[in-house]
Amino acid sequence: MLYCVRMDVRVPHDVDPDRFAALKAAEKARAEELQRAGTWRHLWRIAGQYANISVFDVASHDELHEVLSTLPLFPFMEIEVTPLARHPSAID
Ligand SMILES: O=C(O)CC1=CCC(=O)O1
Repeated sequence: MLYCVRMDVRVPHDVDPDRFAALKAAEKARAEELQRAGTWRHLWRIAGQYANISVFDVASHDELHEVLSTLPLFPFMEIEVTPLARHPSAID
């Protein structure tokens, strides 16, 4: 099942910069791992915003929730999920 996921990163003003840098590095490593596994199919920056549009390929809502809620930056993100269905005019 495919899901379009928008993640907006909200950095608290009082966050320790070293802690946030470590979380970003951990997020990058996890994102790369999930991309290599084929779970995180697309990862695009929304131009001009600290936000991304991603496509996840998972078996269920529960698996998506598990993947998203264990991301290192999850506590600092607002997340919007859109389930994707096949368009009848899609040729691939
Ligand atoms: O920077 C972001 O949009 C949040 C994020 C997702 C994967 C990653 O490495 O950073």
